This record gives sequence, C-alpha cells and structure tokens, in this order.
Amino acid sequence: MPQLAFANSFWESFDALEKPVKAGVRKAMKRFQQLSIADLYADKGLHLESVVNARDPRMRTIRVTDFWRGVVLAPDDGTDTFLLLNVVPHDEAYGWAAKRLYTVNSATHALEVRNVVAIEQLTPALEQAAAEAPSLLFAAHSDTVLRDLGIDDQVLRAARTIIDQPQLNAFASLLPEDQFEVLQYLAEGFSPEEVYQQVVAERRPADASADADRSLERAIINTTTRITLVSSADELTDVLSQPFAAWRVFLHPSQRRVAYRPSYNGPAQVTGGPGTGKTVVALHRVKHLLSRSPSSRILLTTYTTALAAALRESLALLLDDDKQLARVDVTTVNAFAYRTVRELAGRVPKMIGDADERQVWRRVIKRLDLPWTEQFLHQEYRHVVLAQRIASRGEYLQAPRRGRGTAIGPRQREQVWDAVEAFTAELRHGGVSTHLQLCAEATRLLGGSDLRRHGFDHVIVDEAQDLHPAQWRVLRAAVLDGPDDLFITGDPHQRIYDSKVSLGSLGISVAGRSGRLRINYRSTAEILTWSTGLLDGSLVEDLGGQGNESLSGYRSLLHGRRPRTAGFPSEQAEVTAVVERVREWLGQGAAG
Ligand SMILES: Nc1ncnc2c1ncn2[C@@H]1O[C@H](COP(=O)(O)OP(=O)(O)OP(=O)(O)O)[C@@H](O)[C@H]1O
Repeated sequence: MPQLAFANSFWESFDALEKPVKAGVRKAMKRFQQLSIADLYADKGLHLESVVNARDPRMRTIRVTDFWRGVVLAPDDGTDTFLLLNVVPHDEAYGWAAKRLYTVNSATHALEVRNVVAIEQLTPALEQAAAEAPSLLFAAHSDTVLRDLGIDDQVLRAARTIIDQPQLNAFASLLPEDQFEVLQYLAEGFSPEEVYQQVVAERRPADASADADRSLERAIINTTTRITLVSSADELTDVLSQPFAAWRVFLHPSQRRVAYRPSYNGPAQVTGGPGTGKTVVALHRVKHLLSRSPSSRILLTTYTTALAAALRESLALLLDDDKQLARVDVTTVNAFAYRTVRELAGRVPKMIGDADERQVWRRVIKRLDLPWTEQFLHQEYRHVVLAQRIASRGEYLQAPRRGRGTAIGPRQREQVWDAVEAFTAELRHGGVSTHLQLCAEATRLLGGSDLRRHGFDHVIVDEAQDLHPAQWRVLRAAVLDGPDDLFITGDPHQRIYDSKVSLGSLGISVAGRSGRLRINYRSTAEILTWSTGLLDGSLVEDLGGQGNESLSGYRSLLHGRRPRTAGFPSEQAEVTAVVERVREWLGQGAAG
C-alpha cells in the first residue's frame, strides 16, 4: 500500500482552497490509501501522470476536480511513500511541477526543494554583476565551510554571486530551504559553528553518519520541519479536517528562527504585518521556553479578554502536555494587574471603565469651571500624567507633552493639575480606580515583592502595539532583568490608539534583538498587493519608538482571484452589497 506524506507547500495551498476543492483533495487522498501501487498507476479517476519536461523525473499530477490538480512526488527507488506537494489550478500545475527539483541535503539529510529553472536562468547574469562588485556577501567563507553546512554545487555557484542581504532575500523562494536558512544565518553574521548548531545539528538525524539510506522515504522521515507523514486512514481524516494543523507543525524558517532561538540575552521583539504569524511565533516561543526547564513559569499576555481566550485555546492545541500548560498564565495585562494587587495588597478597589471615568472628568470640569472637554483631560491624564508617572504639580509643570497637539501655557498647566488632583481625590474617596491606575499600583507592589512567588521567569507579550506605558511597567516589573525576560510581538501598523511608547525608556531595550516577519499566511498575494498599494510608502513609528517601519518586503505565498472593486451611490447601498457578497461566499462554503 502506498504511504502518504504532505509537504508544507501543500498546506499553504490547502488552507486557502474552497470547500468543494478541499473535498476533492480528501477524496483523492483516500483513494491513494486504498489502492495498491500498481492499481494507483492504473486508476482512471486519479489519473496519475508524469509531467512533460519535468526537471525532477518523479513529478506527477493527479486529478482533484475538473479544474484543480494535485502535484505529487512519486518514489522511484522501490520505497512506497508519495509526497503531496501542492494543489494548483490545472493549467498552472504543469508549470509549477516542471521547474522544481527535490534533493536531499547532505548535512541535514532533509528533503529540500528548489526552483531549479529560475536559479539556472539567474546565475550567469548575476555572476557578471558579481565580478564587478566591490564585495560579496559570503566572501569570508570558503567553499569547504559552505559545503560542510550542506551547500551543494548549484547553490554554491549562486551564493558566490550574492552581494548583499536584499539580494539573498530575493532568492528566498528559489533556493532549497535548509541551504537558504544556512545562508541567511551566515549573512546575519553568525559564525559557521553557530550555524551548524542552530540549523544543521537541530535537524540532522542522530545516526546520520552511519545512515547510508538515501531513499525518498528516509528523506521524508528526516524532514519533520516541513513534511507530515500520515500512516492511517483516521490520521488522514484528522489531518485534513484540522485547519490549524499547519501552524502547529510547520514554521517558516523565519518564524522558526525567532521562536526557537535557544536564548535571547534580554528582551526580544518580533514585528510583522497582519497575518504573518506573530501570534503563532509567540505560542511556539512559549513551547520552547517551557521545554527548556521543568519548572519555569510564563506569563502570556494579549490585549483583550477575547484574544486571551483564543490564545489559551491555541496553546492547548500546541502543547500536548497538561503539566506544561499549567505553567502558563494566559491573561490580559489589566487582569494580571488586578490579580497582583489582590494577592499583594489583600484587597482591590472597584474598577471603573472609560465611560464612568469621563463622567468624573465632566463633574470636575463643571466644579472648577474649566475651558476643556472631558476628552482633552482624559487624554492628558492618560498620555502625559500616567504615561510619565507624574506624581506632583512641579513635575507636571516641567513635563514634555510630545504628540499632544494643543500647546498649553504655564497658567493652564496649573489648572490642568488642579483638575488632576480633583479627579484622583474623587476616585480615592469613592474607593475606585481606573485600569491604568491599578497597573501603576501593581508595578509598585511587585517592586517590593518576592518575584519567585508573584512574578514569572518569562513574559511573552502578544498584540503589543497598543499597550500603555503603565501596562509596560507592570510587565517589566513581573520578571527580573535577564536573558529571555520579555518576548514581544506586535504590528505598529495595527495601532488602534495613538499611544507611541519608547520601550527603552521603560527599561525594555530590544536593540539588536528584534526581527521582522514578512510572509503573510492569511491573505493571498493578489489581495495583499492590492491593499498594500493603498498604503504605499507610508511609514509608521515602530513598536519601541526608535525608528520607522514600512511594509517593504511584505508578501504572501498564497494565490487566489484578483480583488474586484465596485462603487455605490450611497453608504446604504454599499453595506447592502457587502452583506450580499459575504452571504454568497458563506453559501459557497467559505469559512465563517
Ligand atoms: N507557519 C505557518 N503555517 C501555516 N499557517 C500559518 C503559519 N503561521 C501562521 N499561520 C496562519 O496564519 C494566520 C495568521 O497567523 P497569526 O494570527 O499568528 O498572525 P499575526 O501576525 O499574529 O496576525 P495579526 O497581525 O492579525 O494579529 C493564522 O490563521 C495562522 O494559523
């Protein structure tokens, strides 16, 4: 009986397929499992056929529906594991399959894929350009060093033409995965020994030197970071019905590198556009840190209660061990502050939300007959007083008010401070507190507490872009300064509130420890190109307030239809059309 395995390129296409095509894939895969190898080749429904002019003679296509083909790597060495590579519209399938070559990496022993045609076409022109270049990216490393790290002849020739990192990145989807990762690490300044440890040693099978088996089946077994092997019919149903299987099993090398880096020598930060897997990376980082020590405790925070619930569910899917799960606290920063104050002070004030807080400001404005709106004072208190931890009139009179828009003179500052005093007195009197005030109180209490009991070994922060300085301070106070103290993910382009924060000034310096994810796993390349076109060139201040971030290099490996645009005479007509269209998609089986 043939065995089935799925490459990560398959999952990338499968998740984006519409329901009837997914059903077609499931049917075809079931058939695969039911037939003998001889019957498989003879089966009219599957129509397993060779690809004309394929660079890899093992390439086959199978029929999934009238319009879709599966691309399969068929063993030709007497073993019986078939590797499903992709599901592609039928006229693209042959082109996709013809250009690709699968080989076994000499160092990691894993199966890799390259776009052999594109590399052959590009290399001669790049060689000419490289001959004139003042310096080359890998000049410091000898051929022997590169070969020992698994670089083969064709990749070596291409690597010798590379001038800088952007040029290397342009090769990302063309070069064999492990070899590309080795080159990326070297380009980032890691020594060959470090690269061996981080890429090769991690993947190379324990018995590699004695392992003479070079079959496709063996290579598939060795490629756990990119291939899932399915042995039974139940497992097949399971794996094809779980939409999240892919992120749990495979990470893109850029995701894996940041999530599974053994250790960061202090706070680390990962940014990336929407859907690039920042949350996925945060979850895998939790898994990595848990596996490093049997007793460490982790705080995993996010922005809203709903997101925290979703994180908890995803984490339970990722960790198969309940004991590990019990060592992670998944919560919002505000809920953590509340719990901390309850534990350390023995009691908690009544909390008030934004609407009640504005009412208090309205009363204060009336009482003191002030010329400002409650919105202005609410923001001033939040973005100047609480953000800078201002505790006295003198401090406020001197305080910078960066980003606040309206300038106010010394006399007005006196009046604002009167309002702040009246506001805080009223809250104190009523025994109530805002969430940010409670964060400040929790920070103070943690400062004098035993962090082994009330703090954590690691703090992971997801959706970090909207946190207020008071919330950052409580997170900083929850973990001792040191290696792997804070791991932060967020997207400055997705800021909802206008709260720009300088992390460095809060004792969270990520200098030299920040990475960026650029591959979108949620939207197709067509949607992404269209929508980022609207933002073209816009720069947004980064998470830590230390520079700007653009969307350059942001891309997707998924493909779909081109977005359609339509104009409407009124908002009502537009909303009605949107509702109709979403209904239509749901009717066609799109995930709700
Ligand atoms: N390596 C992967 N393989 C398959 N799917 C992935 C991978 N990484 C992320 N995804 C999927 O992409 C989608 C987006 O991932 P995630 O929510 O982690 O992104 P994000 O960057 O946190 O998004 P946002 O900016 O919107 O919060 C999810 O459906 C996730 O399962």
